[in-house]
Amino acid sequence: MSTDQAIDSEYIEKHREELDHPLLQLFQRFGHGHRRWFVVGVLASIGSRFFSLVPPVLLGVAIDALFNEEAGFTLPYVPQAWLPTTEMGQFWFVVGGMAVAMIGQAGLIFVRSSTLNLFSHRVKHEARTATYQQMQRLDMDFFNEVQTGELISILSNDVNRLEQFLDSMMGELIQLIVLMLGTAAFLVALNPQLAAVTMVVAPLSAVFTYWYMQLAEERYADIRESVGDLNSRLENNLGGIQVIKSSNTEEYEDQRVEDHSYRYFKLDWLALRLSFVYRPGLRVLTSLSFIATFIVGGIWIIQGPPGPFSGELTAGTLVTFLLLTQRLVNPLAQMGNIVERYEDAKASTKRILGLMSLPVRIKDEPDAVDLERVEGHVEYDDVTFSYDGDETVLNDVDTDVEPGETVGLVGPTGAGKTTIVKLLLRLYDVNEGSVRVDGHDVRDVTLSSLRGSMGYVGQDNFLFDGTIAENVKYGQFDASREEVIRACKRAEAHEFIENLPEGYDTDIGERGVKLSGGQRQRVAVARTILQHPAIMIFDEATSAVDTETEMLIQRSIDELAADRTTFIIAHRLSTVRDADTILVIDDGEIVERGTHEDLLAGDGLYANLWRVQAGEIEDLPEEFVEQASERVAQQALDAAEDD
Ligand SMILES: Nc1ncnc2c1ncn2[C@@H]1O[C@H](COP(=O)(O)OP(=O)(O)OP(=O)(O)O)[C@@H](O)[C@H]1O
Repeated sequence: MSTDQAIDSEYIEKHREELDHPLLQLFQRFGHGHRRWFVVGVLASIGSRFFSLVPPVLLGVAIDALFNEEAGFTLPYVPQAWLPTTEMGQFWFVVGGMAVAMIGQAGLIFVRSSTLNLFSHRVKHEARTATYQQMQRLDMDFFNEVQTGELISILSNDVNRLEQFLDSMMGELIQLIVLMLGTAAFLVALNPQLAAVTMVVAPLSAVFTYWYMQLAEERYADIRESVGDLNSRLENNLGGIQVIKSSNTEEYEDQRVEDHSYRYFKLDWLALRLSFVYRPGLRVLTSLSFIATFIVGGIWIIQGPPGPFSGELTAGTLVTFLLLTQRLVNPLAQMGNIVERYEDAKASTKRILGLMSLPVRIKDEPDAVDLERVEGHVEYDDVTFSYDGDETVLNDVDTDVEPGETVGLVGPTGAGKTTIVKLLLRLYDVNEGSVRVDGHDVRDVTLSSLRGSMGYVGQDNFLFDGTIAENVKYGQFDASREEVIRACKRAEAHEFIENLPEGYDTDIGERGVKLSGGQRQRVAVARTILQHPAIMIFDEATSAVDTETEMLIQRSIDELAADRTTFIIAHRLSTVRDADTILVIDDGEIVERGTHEDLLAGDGLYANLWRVQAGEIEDLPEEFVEQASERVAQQALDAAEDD
């Protein structure tokens, strides 16, 4: 599949469907280093099953040779010279043989369980961590497309499904295969003709199982997808609980969750119904095998060999046959369960591997160099960009920012201001042109050195569950308490932190919910200060706070901007008034540039925006008002389309 194609839901789905032999790929990828445990487990399985077959065979021989005295004392695959010749010797040989087989079986079951479980737990652990690591590196396109709930569903539900299969079912599957092959070998050695009768149902069972697997595969893929959808819905609703309450939409959301849950129930039920046919069907087939063996064997003993059969059949051999056949019935009926879990695990593995093998486009080039001692010279050279390959979001953006310069980015909403800085952070790659830092194209330097040289403070900054100090230190884990305090003082955050019950050690709750928006913002600024970035980016950093807090944050921004390259995106033009250069962006293009005074004198878009904010609405030209209302109408349309 082409790696230039946009990573949208369709691409991800197709990519997933094209995966061949997912479980085999999974083992090759994650099981390789632990193969020895797998091999020991399989050998122990074979051994334990072999031992389990010994008692019925010995019992049959004892009935014929010792109790009925109908046949000689012989054992399949054992040289006659090794067997005792006296009756009591043979009796104790049978007793001893059964005891050894039973103890041996117990020991090997222990070895089998420990090794196969060790193998499966290691595979599961590696699959989970590797999936997370890959997920973290995927391009932003992917996160725009896939919902968080869906990703959590892969990391937890799908990995757990895999665990269920690996833990129990894989061991049982191996045992079942060993049991069937071992039993078949014994039966053929005892009486090949009767063995043919017993095993005539094997091909029928295989066809029946194949039919089931074909139908089940699709159903399990749908089930796993519906679990992902349900999780996304739940995650969305929990995240938006405040909006749901304040919009009074509980009933609407009840219904949406119920719909998703019902879809999951229906798909699950469809798959179950199929297994309700398969499981008893398999049991009927294996019971038929038992009955056929009993009828043919019974007639053979009472009236001599029926129809095409020839030779002798003793009661002991028939008992062994029936015991071994009976032993196959339960495990074979269990096959239904195994196949079900297998299909389920296959669907989960496809989702895990589908994600693992998605291409990562934003990554270090093989010859990427580290950006060192960054001065902060930033150039946009005729940059054109679109998110999904369709609509151009930035068109011919061209600017040169000297080290230490402060640049304000202003313009109507949706004009492309944030996109400009996203390209600098290389969250996306340009379609045309280039973005350079200190003369290096951002695509030619390592991502860690590029992003490490920049500090980003957005409108709503994510804080992690933990203390204030931990949050400020995030990314600079070795910083001392003094450094943390110094950064907080510069971010105008020290005073409010000191007033909290436990100061810097106050727990701020999930996403920092125990702090106000302005407080969270100042903690985020402190975190960025501690990183000593050469380039700072403030993206609407003061838009969500009151005027007093804005003034405080503004003071810290001004101080930080004094000795480094700084980009400030702002709707409130007073925030960028003192910037060295202001770039006015409209519809993806730089339409004006200059200082505040230059732009006012130019009497263009900036001057009109300034008048709006100064409340001089009557002085606005008619053309500007018309464009503004068109933009607002377009936004409403876009929002409606998104819904
Ligand atoms: N991840 C995305 N995928 C697709 N389109 C996007 C994405 N992010 C933004 N856009 C679109 O790109 C355009 C520019 O968005 P951008 O966020 O850069 O504007 P902005 O000037 O920063 O707006 P605002 O002032 O409202 O923050 C908008 O039309 C927006 O809908």
